[in-house]
Amino acid sequence: MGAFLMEKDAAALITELTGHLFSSLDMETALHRTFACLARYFPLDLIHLLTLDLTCDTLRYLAEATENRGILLDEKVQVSQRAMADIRRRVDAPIWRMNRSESPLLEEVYQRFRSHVAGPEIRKGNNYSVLVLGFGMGGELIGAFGMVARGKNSYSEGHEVLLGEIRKPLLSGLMNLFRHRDVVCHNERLAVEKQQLQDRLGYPGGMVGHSPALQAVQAMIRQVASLRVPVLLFGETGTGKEVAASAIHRASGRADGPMIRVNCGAIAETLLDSELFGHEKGAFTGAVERKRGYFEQADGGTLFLDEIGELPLAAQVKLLRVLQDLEFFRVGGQRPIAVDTRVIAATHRDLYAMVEAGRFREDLWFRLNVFPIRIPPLRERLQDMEALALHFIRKKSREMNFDPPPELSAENLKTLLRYAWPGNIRELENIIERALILGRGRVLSFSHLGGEASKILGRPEGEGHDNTAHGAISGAGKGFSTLEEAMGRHILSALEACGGRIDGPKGAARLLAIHPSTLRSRMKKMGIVLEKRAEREVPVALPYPFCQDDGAGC
Ligand SMILES: Nc1ncnc2c1ncn2[C@@H]1O[C@H](COP(=O)(O)OP(=O)(O)OP(=O)(O)O)[C@@H](O)[C@H]1O
Repeated sequence: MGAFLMEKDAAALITELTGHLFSSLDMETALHRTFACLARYFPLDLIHLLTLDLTCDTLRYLAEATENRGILLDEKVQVSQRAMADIRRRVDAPIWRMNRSESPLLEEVYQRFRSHVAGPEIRKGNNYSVLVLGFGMGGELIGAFGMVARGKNSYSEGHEVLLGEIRKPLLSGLMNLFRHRDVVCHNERLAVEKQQLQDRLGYPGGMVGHSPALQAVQAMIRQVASLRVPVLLFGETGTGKEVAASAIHRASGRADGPMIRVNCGAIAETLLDSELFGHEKGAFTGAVERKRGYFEQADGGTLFLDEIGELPLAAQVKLLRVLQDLEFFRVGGQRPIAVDTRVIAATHRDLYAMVEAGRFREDLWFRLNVFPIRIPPLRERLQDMEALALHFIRKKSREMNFDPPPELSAENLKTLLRYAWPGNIRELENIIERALILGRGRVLSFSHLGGEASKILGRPEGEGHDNTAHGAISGAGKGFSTLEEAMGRHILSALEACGGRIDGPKGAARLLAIHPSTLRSRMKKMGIVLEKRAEREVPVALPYPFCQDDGAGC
């Protein structure tokens, strides 16, 4: 290439190149246009852009382009220390022209380069020439722009000089693309952090879902949030009563105050008074110090009394008094304590039936029932299924470091929609976590639910959703399962819903209304075992054919 031609070429190319490089902020689009421009001056099959992290021997392939298209890769690749040392040595000579086969470094870099547009031959074939422009900052090489062409010695000294001529405008265009990409990545990171914070704080934007049933709940929450009246949340286990209580607290003027959660079923009866109302020093043996009870701890905030139906009758009397007088005595105390505590109670039981059976005080029920909110079961708000499933897939994948999270396929969603969800949203959360573990965060399979779901809901695939639990048992005909099989499935669902817990107020035995030892012996008989995975028990190993293993495990 003669000197005159080169000068003319360089001037024309610079004008053209800057137009193309700055024509789009999308790296892939700008690179594709740049390819078209460079291809008129250089032999060219591929251009690519990569950055280097010399501290951890990593290359990041950012983007590539051929004559057909440009593509954003953003793939991290580890290379050998030897290759990195070689790269380091080249800081002073930023343009390299060579045949790929002549350099073990290039061999390694291109072998690891999974080109998406140029095809696999770029990885294997060594009959290629490359012309690379390295760029640095503060004496460190931080990246490289590479041109690749088929055949040996495709690039001449003239090409090398021409690349040197356009170096400055090329680099300023590339830096522009880098900066834009940085801003985009930064925004993405912020969005993820925001989501994580929201998850940790408990959905400040509201509860996940947009079904009419959930919207009605949210409307009631907004109506009552700012008032001090007690709220009674009722609904099946796992429907989100605690989530609703947090939403009320956050939407109230007490959001900056504490929210104290008490599981009324988990406190020993003898300790209830002291736990709720506190005690004075010396009030009883072991009361070595004065202690503030939950009512006091929640002063200026909210006291969430979960499982209120489990509160013994004696404690119910005292609770009623606090709700009426807004003051109480510590155990062993002489003076009344006044607090500004808002009470939200929750139950999965039919409290009125308990009143009729004499197990819950009617006067307390009236007091709590001033503003009841029913949290609907999941099967009554199937419109929320997709949003909830995606929410849990993202949340659990983050917790388990599955990046990117697997997709929720249309088939997955169909299976989830056909299941009856006795354990509601908690069960959905557990089942998604389990599917992620079994699929190692790559694929999701709910096939074991599929077998169950179609039988439980008793309708062929493709028919509309039956939104009642009772409708669930109606259909049958062919493939009717035995009572033993149905029991096995039911036990499994209960265990799933309770995260593998058997005992206690949140255990499967309580859910199924049987003694824990009876549940254990049934499980043993049916071959259902619990395995410890990711710090929790997961029910596995079903004895029946309904456990269809699709390769992802059962
Ligand atoms: N609308 C929602 N959006 C996101 N997650 C939810 C929602 N509702 C419930 N969850 C999740 O489902 C699980 C069960 O919710 P929660 O503990 O509030 O249910 P509950 O009705 O209080 O259950 P229980 O009666 O057993 O105490 C929790 O992990 C919660 O975060």
